[in-house]
Amino acid sequence: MRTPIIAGNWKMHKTIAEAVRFVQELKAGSAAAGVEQVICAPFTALAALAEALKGTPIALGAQNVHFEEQGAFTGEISPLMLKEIGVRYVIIGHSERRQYFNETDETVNKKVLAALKHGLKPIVCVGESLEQREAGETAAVVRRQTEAALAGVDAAQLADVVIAYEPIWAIGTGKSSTAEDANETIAIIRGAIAERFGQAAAQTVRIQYGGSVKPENIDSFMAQPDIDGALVGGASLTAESYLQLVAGAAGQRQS
Ligand SMILES: O=C[C@H](O)COP(=O)(O)O
Repeated sequence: MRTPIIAGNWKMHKTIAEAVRFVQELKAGSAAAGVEQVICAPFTALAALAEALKGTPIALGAQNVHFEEQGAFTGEISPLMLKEIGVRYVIIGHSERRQYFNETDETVNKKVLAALKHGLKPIVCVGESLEQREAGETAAVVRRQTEAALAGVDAAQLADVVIAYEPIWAIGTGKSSTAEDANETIAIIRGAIAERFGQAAAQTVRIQYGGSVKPENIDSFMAQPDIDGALVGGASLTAESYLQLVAGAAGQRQS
C-alpha cells in the first residue's frame, strides 16, 4: 500500500518569523499518523525551518532547484545547497514555474535527474491548462509531461519520485477538479509510468492531486483509489488548516 503524502506548497508566502510561528502553532496541535507530511517553503525560510521542524514528523521541501551543482547561474540554488540545509523534497515543474519562469519539459527532466542524483525526492508537477482540457488534450498533455520528466530515471530512482497532478485551471481558483475526474487522469499518468517501468513499479509510485484542495474536500480525493495525497497551496498556510488536511488524509486511509 502506498503511504499518502500531504505536501504544503507555501509558494511566495511567509517570512522566516512567520514560518517559525507556523511550526510553533503546529506543535500545539496533534499530528496524524500514517501520512507522510512535507512543507515546501521559500528558500529564505528553509534553514530556520530545518531547525524548527526537528522532532516533528514533517519533512522539509523546496519549491525549485537548479540542475547544476554550482556555476555562474545568478539567482539560482543548487541541489547541494538544499541538501546541506536538510531539504528532502523539492517541487519541480510547478505550472507557475512553467508559465512565468520558462520552465520546459527539458529543464524539468534535468532538474529531476539532478535532484535524484543528490538524494532529493522530486515532486514533479504535471497538468493541463483549461484550453487544453476543453480541446480534449488532457491525457496527451499529462502523458507527455510525465514521460519527459522521467526520461533517464532508472527503476530504483523511481521509488523516490512523487508526481503531483495539478490541472492549471484548478490552482488557486477555488474550482477543484471532481475527485472522479482527478482519479481518471491520475490513472492515465500511472499508465504512462507502467508503460515505461512496468505495472508493479507504477503501482508503488505516489501520485498526488493538487488544485484548490481544502480540509472540506480532502476526504473525497483521498477516497479515490489512484490518489495518494495532495499538493496544497492556499490551505497549507495556516497550521490549523494544514493539520486538518493531514487528519483528513489519515482518516480516509484508516477507515
Ligand atoms: O502547489 C499547489 C497548487 O498549485 C495548488 O494551489 P492551491 O491549493 O492554492 O489551489
